[in-house]
Amino acid sequence: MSVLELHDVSVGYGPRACLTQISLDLGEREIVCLLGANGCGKTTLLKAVLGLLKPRSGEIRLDGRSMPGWTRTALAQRVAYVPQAHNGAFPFTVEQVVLMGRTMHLRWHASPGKKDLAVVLEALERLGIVHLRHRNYMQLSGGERQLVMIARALAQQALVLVLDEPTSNLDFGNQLRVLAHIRQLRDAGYSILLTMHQPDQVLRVADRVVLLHEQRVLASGVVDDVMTAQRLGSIYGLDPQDVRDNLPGLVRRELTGVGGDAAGVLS
Ligand SMILES: Nc1ncnc2c1ncn2[C@@H]1O[C@H](COP(=O)(O)OP(=O)(O)OP(=O)(O)O)[C@@H](O)[C@H]1O
Repeated sequence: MSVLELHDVSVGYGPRACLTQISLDLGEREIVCLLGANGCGKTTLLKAVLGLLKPRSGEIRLDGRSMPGWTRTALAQRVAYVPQAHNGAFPFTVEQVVLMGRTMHLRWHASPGKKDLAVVLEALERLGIVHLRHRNYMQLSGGERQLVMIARALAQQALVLVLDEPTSNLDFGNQLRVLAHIRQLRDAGYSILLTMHQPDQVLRVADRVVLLHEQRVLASGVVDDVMTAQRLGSIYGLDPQDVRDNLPGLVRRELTGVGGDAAGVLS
C-alpha cells in the first residue's frame, strides 16, 4: 500500500509553475529518489509534500488521506524532514538539536522528560554519534551536522522520512555512511523520499527513481529500468556517451542487461 501519493500535482511560486502534472507514490519500506537538474523543482515538491506549500492543483495523499485533512501535529508525527545541513547560526548542543525532534510529542509548554531523552540517545546511538552529544552544533563538520539532522528526524519517530540532498557537502566516506544509514532505515521500516544530485548514489541507494525534466516527470519506476544514459543525457544536457563515460555503474548495468538502454527502455 502507498504511504504517500501525488496525483497530477502542480507547484510553484506566484504566477510561475515549477512543476506540473507530477504523479508519484511512495510505498512502505521503500526509497524513492527525485532526480533532476539544479532548479528543476525538487525542493519545491518536497515543500508541498511537507504541507509547507499548497499545490496549485492536484492532490497529495498521505496514508490515503488528502493533505488538507492533516493537522500540523498529526503530519509531524507521521513525516519527518531532514533539510540540507544547517550552516547558519544555530547555537545549540547536539542533544538540544535532536531534542527538537520531540517537540510534536510534548504537551503545550511541557519540558522534555526522561522518555524524550532516551529517544534522543537511541537516535544518536543508531547513527553512531553519541560522542557528539554535548558538542556545540555550530562547531561540527558538515558530515557530522548531516548525521545530527537525521538523528533529529529519527527522534521525531515518524516513519516517513523526507530528505533533501542528504549527501551534499559530505566527503566520500560520509557519503557512503549516510547512504548505508538510509538503506538501514528503509530495512527497519521507514519509507523514504529523497532528492539527490549524484546519479551513482541513486543507483546505490534508491528502489525507485523519478526523473524530473522540463517541469514534468520524464520517467519514473525501478531504478534499473529508468536510469538510462539517454534520459540522464536529456536532463543534464549531456551526450549519452558522456554519461556512460562518467557513470561506470550505469555501464555495468547496461552490459549485464539489468535495465537501461540495453534493455530497450527509452522514454
Ligand atoms: N521561495 C521562492 N520564491 C520564488 N521562487 C523560488 C523560491 N524557492 C525556489 N524558487 C525557484 O523555484 C525553482 C525551483 O527551485 P528548487 O529549489 O525547488 O529547485 P531544486 O531542484 O531543488 O534545485 P537544486 O537542485 O539547485 O537544489 C527555481 O527556479 C528557484 O529559483
